[in-house]
Amino acid sequence: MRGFYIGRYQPFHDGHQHMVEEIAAEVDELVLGIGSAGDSHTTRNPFTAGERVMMVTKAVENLPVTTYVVPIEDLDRNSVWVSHVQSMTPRFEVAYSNNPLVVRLFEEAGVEVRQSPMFRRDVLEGTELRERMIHGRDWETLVPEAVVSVVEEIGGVKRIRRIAETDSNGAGPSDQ
Ligand SMILES: Nc1ncnc2c1ncn2[C@@H]1O[C@H](COP(=O)(O)OP(=O)(O)OP(=O)(O)O)[C@@H](O)[C@H]1O
Ligand SMILES: NC(=O)c1ccc[n+]([C@@H]2O[C@H](COP(=O)(O)O)[C@@H](O)[C@H]2O)c1
Repeated sequence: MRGFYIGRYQPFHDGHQHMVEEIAAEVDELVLGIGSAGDSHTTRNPFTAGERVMMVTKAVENLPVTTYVVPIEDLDRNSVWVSHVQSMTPRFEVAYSNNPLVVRLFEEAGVEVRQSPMFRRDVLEGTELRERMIHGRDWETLVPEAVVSVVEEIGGVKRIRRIAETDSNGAGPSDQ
């Protein structure tokens, strides 16, 4: 059986890693969708699809299942989103998500969905991690080591801070 798990992964953190490890115990192969693939350089989506492909690929490289990492751009039409996802990915039988819209769309399309409890959600949340990067608080211990290396390689913290500064100077929203 092949499973599918999508997220924006801005950045990929230990909550995602925990989910992926649980999913790997239930499936033979795993497809990881990089959501909102066209978005980058904004407060909510600072990293490009390619940068997130690097984070995720390196973070899961020791998993005992074959993993495919596939960027997926957003569509204006929720009603055809599942078909769009299926057109971009290896065939899968079960989708994993805690996002209510994603759950609804897959269920309506007749795809089995599995949800699991959030893991240490007080700190393991993308929004919280991006805030920590901006304000110079510890974030490195909350993501896989591979993600720390990628963020360093791409100058990710500097980028996030610049975007935040631009926003706070009133130079226009960078998250549209
Ligand atoms: N700590 C966590 N434990 C388990 N699942 C999580 C955790 N954080 C996020 N997820 C789930 O992983 C998927 C992808 O999440 P996403 O990339 O939006 O991360 P996020 O941490 O919620 O980020 P953001 O705060 O940027 O929206 C979603 O189904 C989400 O519910
Ligand atoms: N119409 C659409 O394009 C559509 C619908 C549902 C989810 N998505 C995407 O799926 C991903 C879901 O991931 P999160 O659970 O991290 O929000 C996001 O990138 C979201 O934009 C897109």
